[in-house]
Formats: sequence, structure tokens, C-alpha cells
Amino acid sequence: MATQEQQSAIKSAKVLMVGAGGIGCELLKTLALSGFEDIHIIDMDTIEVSNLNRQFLFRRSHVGQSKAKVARDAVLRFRPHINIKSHHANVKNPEFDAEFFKQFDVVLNGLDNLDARRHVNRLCLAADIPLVESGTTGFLGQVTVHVKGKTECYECQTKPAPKTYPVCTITSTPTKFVHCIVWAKELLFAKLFGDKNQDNDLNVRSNNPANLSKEREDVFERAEDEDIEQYGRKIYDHVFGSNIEAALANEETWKNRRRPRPIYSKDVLPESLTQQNGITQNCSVTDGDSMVSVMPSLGLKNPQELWGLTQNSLVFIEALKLFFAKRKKEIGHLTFDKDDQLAVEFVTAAANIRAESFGIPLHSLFEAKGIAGNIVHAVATTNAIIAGLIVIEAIKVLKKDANKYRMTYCLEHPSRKMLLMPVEPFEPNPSCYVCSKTPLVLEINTQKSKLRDLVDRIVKAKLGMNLPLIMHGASLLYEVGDDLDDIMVANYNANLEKSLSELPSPIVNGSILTVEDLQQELSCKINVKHREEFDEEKEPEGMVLSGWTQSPATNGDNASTSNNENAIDVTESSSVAETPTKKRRHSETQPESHKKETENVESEDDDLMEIENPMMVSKKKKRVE
Ligand SMILES: Nc1ncnc2c1ncn2[C@@H]1O[C@H](COP(=O)(O)OP(=O)(O)OP(=O)(O)O)[C@@H](O)[C@H]1O
Ligand SMILES: [Zn+2]
Repeated sequence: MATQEQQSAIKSAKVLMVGAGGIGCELLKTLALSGFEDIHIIDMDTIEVSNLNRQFLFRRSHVGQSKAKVARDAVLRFRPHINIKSHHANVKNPEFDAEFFKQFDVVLNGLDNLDARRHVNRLCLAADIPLVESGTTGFLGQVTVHVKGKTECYECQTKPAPKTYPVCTITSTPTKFVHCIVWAKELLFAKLFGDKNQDNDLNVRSNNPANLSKEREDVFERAEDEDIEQYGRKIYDHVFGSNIEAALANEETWKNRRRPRPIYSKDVLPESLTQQNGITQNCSVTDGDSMVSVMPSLGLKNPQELWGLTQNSLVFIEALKLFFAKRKKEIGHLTFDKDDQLAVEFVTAAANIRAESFGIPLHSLFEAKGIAGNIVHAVATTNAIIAGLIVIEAIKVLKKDANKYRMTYCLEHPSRKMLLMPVEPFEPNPSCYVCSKTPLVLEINTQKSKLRDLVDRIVKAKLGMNLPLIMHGASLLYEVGDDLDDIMVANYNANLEKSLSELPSPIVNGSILTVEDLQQELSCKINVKHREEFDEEKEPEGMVLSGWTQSPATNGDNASTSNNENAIDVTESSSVAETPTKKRRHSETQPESHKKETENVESEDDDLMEIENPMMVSKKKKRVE
């Protein structure tokens, strides 16, 4: 029961809720039932059938409609007097700037990705609005409180990066089923059905470049009148047959490894599927976009059943045929989606055929889908518990009860007889590059690396900037924005392709860069150190960003982030932070199984240089806005 004081804090509060999914639906209901009367919701998504089992504000008739709006309408039905405003939009949109955030007393996150969480964290810091952050994965969950200057910000401790694998493991020497899945969805699926122009190495690497015949470049091009089945078989033979054959020629690779077996379609499939069993005709009459499936026509009913090599090969060919027969318009634009049945069937089959070739145990469609989609089944009860805890923390924040703030971890197994583990929040990390002021250090080959590498791999992927701007001295080297004139865009595009040392203001050993995101109101300095060589396995990005403080419990083996051509990203980072081990304030012992890998990055105030430079104009202009 809320006290009088709590009730008045609740009644007068204006709350922003970001995300109206699993946590968000529970949260909105709990907020409304707790007496909150002024709530804004931002969610960019529409309702899908797969949401209905736990996002209880939604019904089948709502599929395809805005989550934010339907959630609002559902809650208004039992709390008609309260004020709920819905925004069907991405929270990263420019209209949601620091000014927008300032109208709220507290921000509550029910998001599912790191990128959006980091963005909201930065805006809350810029607007000086408290943030209650949350996440769940299956039975695990957590709620944390972030109040500028009082507790750590969401980024004071870095989150485990998405798992990545070196490209050579994926393209040449897979040893686990997950490697085959990554190959099937990130390389093969992307090459066949995604952007044809992408730089995508589907050939097993050979030490002898002369072995890489020109022909192979064109194998993925399908001539207008080419029979789809013939095309499918050509792809099959290329990726599972001749590529493996070519790789085997490279004896060095296989000295200490199991040799893969080339597989050709003629050895596993009948001469012509159409003539033999009429599968094609059956498939071609199936309809209904992403619900299209080849399983029924192949008599494959149980997704948990293991398919043999022949069944996988049939699914491979038939799924490929069906993409061309039924979803031709989408070809060239598709990316793998775990909710796309035909894509899951194709990727399962391709991964299994590759696994067979490399002597790796095969998996069912159900298992393969879980690996490919990084699925941990959501537990509605966890979401409900977490939503309740968010509201409890929000009330403390509104009452400015700083001594009572708690980060709470929802555990799968009791620890000291507790399933909910409360922990006092940490103080801000003085070396956090987001909420504090110390420069980062970047080791990079300034002669070889291009500005584009710096932008993609560091500024966007690592620093999570949305609309970045990069300055060196008085020279503005790069920026993103709607208000740039053509000459500037051309200049920046030209800069992107130059190596750092060839830029108009050359970046060399000892250079100090200022990197900013004007929307996030975040600025940090990067000290550049030139380095000639990088270890391909350990430092696949060819650059190392430091200033990141590792916690004592760090195992140090986390891989790099996405946007890295030498590593393939396979998962979105988990929604759940592990319980922390660093003890800046609290003295509780943490369960061993929840040790956290913590890294911190630092930044410094940027100082505007007053030197006249044409490239500075837009920066100055933007600053006074
Ligand atoms: N940048 C963003 N802006 C606005 N809303 C976002 C943003 N990123 C994620 N969301 C929303 O956060 C919600 C997270 O909910 P949840 O974790 O339950 O995911 P889901 O997409 O509903 O379910 P699932 O991924 O399990 O199918 C989603 O509704 C999603 O649209
Ligand atoms: Zn911080």
C-alpha cells in the first residue's frame, strides 16, 4: 500500500516508458494500477503473432498495429481518466532530443537492445532525468537505477559485446554447429537473397590465390531464363562441393584438423526433383509470403526431428526454389529473420549440410532456429516481476529516496535463499567515457586504416554514436546530418575513403580527435597511437580502443563488436547484465555464476577551437542551436 506521500509523488509524476513489448506491457499496466496518471510510451514496432503469448495487452486482431498505440488503448479501457500518449517511433529519432526528455520526471526502459539503451542513457544524462533500466532473458532479469552524479550511468560498466567469430573459422574451418549457422545465415543466405553487391567471401580460403577461379565470382548470378532447380544445384555443388574440394588442396590447413568431405547434389538427390516426385509442383502452390514453407510438401511435420543429409538437401533446393518462385520481389533485400519460416528452413538445411561435410553433429530445425535467432524463450512471469520492481524504483526516484535505491537481480536459482537479489547502486565510474571526462586511447595503423574504418568500427560500433561528428584540430573531417550541403557531403565521402594519414588534416601518432554526437549531447577525446601490426586472431579489427577499465573478475576473452570485416557478429547482446562483482559501494557477495565482465571507457570535455576554417561553420552553427 502506498503512503500518502508516495501517492502524491505518483499522481504528479510525468513518466516516459520506452518499449511496449514483454516488459513494457506489464509495466504500463502496473504503472496505471499504481496510480500514475501521465505516461508517454515510445515503441517503434508493430504487433506480431509471436508477441501474443506474453504481451497480454495485445490480441490477434491487433497484429500489424502499433504496439504503443494498442497498449495505450488497452490500458485506457480500465483507467479511462488517465493521460497516456503513444509515439509509434524509434526513440533514436531526432524529435526525441534532450528537450523532449526534460519534460519527464523519470524514464523507464523496457527495451531489448543495447543500442537503444545506450542512446536513452545518454539523453537522460543530457536532460538530467533519472533512468530506471531493465532487462529479462528467460528466468533472469534485472532492474537498475541511474541518477546523474549519484549512481553509475548505464554505460559506466560496459556490457559484454555480441559474440563474434573470426571469419576464417566461419569460411574455412568450422568446428561447431553455431559456426555453420553463422555461415548459412550471414554469408550464404545474405549472398543469395540479400544485397548482391556486399563484400562476402563464400569461398573456403586457399593459400594460393591462383586457385580462385574467376568463374566462382559469377556462380551466384542467376540468368533470367535459368531453371531454378538447376541454379539451386549449381549453388549447392559450388558451396558444398567445389569450395570444399578447393580448400582440401590447401594441405597446411588440414595438418592438425579433420578434413571436410565435399558433397555434390547428384550424390544425395535424385536426377530431377520435378520429374521424380513432383515436389516442385506441390511447393509452388503453397502461398502466403513469410509463412511459405517447404516442410509440409516434403512430409516434414515435426520441427524437433533431425533431418538426414538427403532431407536437408531437399529442403535446401526446395526452399531456394520457393524463394525464387514466390518471393522474387524480396530477393536482393532480404536479411535473415528468425520469424521468416522459409528463411529458417533454408538456413537450417544449409547449416546441416555444411555440418555433415565437416563432421559436426546435425541439429533439428527447432534447435537451429534457436541458435540462428539467439532465442532464449521469454518467461512472462519474469517480465511481470521486473515491471513491478521498475515501479518500486521509480517511486523511490520520484521521492528522491537515494539511500533506498536498489539494483535488483532476478535469479534462476536461489542464492542465500533469495531469488531477488537487491544490491546498492554503484557510484558513477570516474573513468566512464559517457558520464565522466577522461580521453580514450586508440591504437591504429594510421597509414593503412581508412576514416571509414574508424567511423564504422569505433565511433558507431564501440562508442554507439548515432549522428557522429569527427574533428581533428580545427578541421571537421566527418559529420552526419540532414542540413549538409552537397559540397560538404562530397568532402566527407571522399574523406571516408582516405587513410587517416592522408586526410586534409592528417591523423598520425599523437593526434587528438574530438568525437561528438550532437543528438546525444556526448563528446569525447581520442588520443591516437600509430601501430604497425595487429594480431589477426586477437585483434581482428586491426585497431584497439582502450581507456576501458577491466574489472578484476574479467576473463578477458570477449570478442569484438560488429561492423568488423574480420569477425562475424552472431548475437544481439543479452538483455540481462550479469550481477556485478565490482564493489564500489555495496558489500554483498555475489553468486560466482554471475561474475561480470566490466570495462569502462573514458572521455574528456571538448573545447571548441576558435580557428577560422570553412569546415567549422556547420559545427559552430549547430552548437548554438
Ligand atoms: N530504438 C527503439 N525505439 C523504440 N522502441 C524500441 C527500440 N528498440 C526496441 N524497441 C522496442 O522495445 C520492445 C522490446 O520488447 P521485447 O523485448 O518484448 O521484444 P519483442 O520484439 O516484442 O519480442 P521478441 O523480440 O521476443 O519477438 C519492442 O517492442 C521494440 O519495438
Ligand atoms: Zn557512466
